[in-house]
Amino acid sequence: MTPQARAQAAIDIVDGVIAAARAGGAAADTLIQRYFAARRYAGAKDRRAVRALVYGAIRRAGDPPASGRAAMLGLAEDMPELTAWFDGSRHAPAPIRPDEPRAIASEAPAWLAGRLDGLGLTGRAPLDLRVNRLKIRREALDLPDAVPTPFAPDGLRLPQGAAVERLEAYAQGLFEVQDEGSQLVARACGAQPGQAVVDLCAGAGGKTLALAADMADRGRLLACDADRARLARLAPRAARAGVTIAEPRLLDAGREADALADWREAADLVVIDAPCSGTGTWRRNPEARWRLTPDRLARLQTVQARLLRVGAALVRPGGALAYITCSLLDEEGVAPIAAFLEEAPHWRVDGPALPAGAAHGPGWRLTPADAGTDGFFIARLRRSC
Ligand SMILES: C[S@@+](CC[C@H](N)C(=O)[O-])C[C@H]1O[C@@H](n2cnc3c(N)ncnc32)[C@H](O)[C@@H]1O
Repeated sequence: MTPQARAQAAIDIVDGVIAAARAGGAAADTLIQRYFAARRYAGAKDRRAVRALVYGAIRRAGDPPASGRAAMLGLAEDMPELTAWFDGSRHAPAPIRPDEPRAIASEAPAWLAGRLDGLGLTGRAPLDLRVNRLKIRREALDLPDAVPTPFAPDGLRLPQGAAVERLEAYAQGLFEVQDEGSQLVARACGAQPGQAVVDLCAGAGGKTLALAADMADRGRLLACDADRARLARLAPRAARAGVTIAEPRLLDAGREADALADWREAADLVVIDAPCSGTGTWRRNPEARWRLTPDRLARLQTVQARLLRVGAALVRPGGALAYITCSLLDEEGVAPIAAFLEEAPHWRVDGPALPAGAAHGPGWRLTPADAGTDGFFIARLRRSC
């Protein structure tokens, strides 16, 4: 493909990404794959170049641009060589007209203007692994180009794009792909060997497996989620990691307490890695900024408040609750915890202090800017005896 044809391809794909963001359709990665599946003539270099243009344009715009062309013209302000490719030649974008709309550069959508600036959410995220302490020590795992992460004791950082899931060490369960921030918040929950622990929003088990390693695979670890497909991915991951204590349980959203009646006041620790806007992961998933709306945020807050109540009812007297979100919006972190504490006099804030980031309201916050990790908020609460 010529550079001009690559620019036109990126325009077409970004048009699709904008439409999908509006309609709740497929993710940009999927759209890129589909585009090239129908164009087998494109080589690996073309795919890489088009992908870089698509993500460059998405990363630059906090709001969905008017069109793929406006997105690419916006990107051309940072990449002047792009302008020359709008030359109207065969497969090229049409020449640029004066007064054409260009996407405006911004870190966040206009309705969140100023709220998330300067937190480092538009950079590129590193590729981090968590070495599986149940099987090997970090020092003993020899992976090409890996360096220890600065804060998480089991973390390794690799060059972006390394195909780690093809390594034999992955098949042997010696590591999991997990952002350093996710490793740090999982550790800050304070799970101990032999405890009874509930991971209320386990998803595919990223933090469940980290909790199991902290528990030395001893005790009980109930892994719940309301999404059947996600939760189904836990069992093969646990088997690979040598985790035997994780017990999956599917919940019915809105009726979580019914399915958890046997765990009422029985857990030493409940972890709520709550569904959230994911603003802290925008580096990995920049198009998520185009999908978040005030309505969606309000719906998430309702679920977060309910899950806090559901989770708290499972904690034994003297036990702990860890509330985590990968959002940097206070209405998803500080606010639900403050509201919960106001209604629940028998609970108090109980740390944690992490080796990176900073105290934030009743909890702790990691941001890409201050910790180099994804953005997270964590609060740990303790129930009185
Ligand atoms: C932030 S993700 C969890 C990520 C996971 N803990 C990890 O470390 O990979 C939030 C999860 O909450 C789940 N969820 C949403 N509503 C729920 C509900 N009512 N009860 C339990 N889980 C729910 C979602 O399916 C999603 O997997």
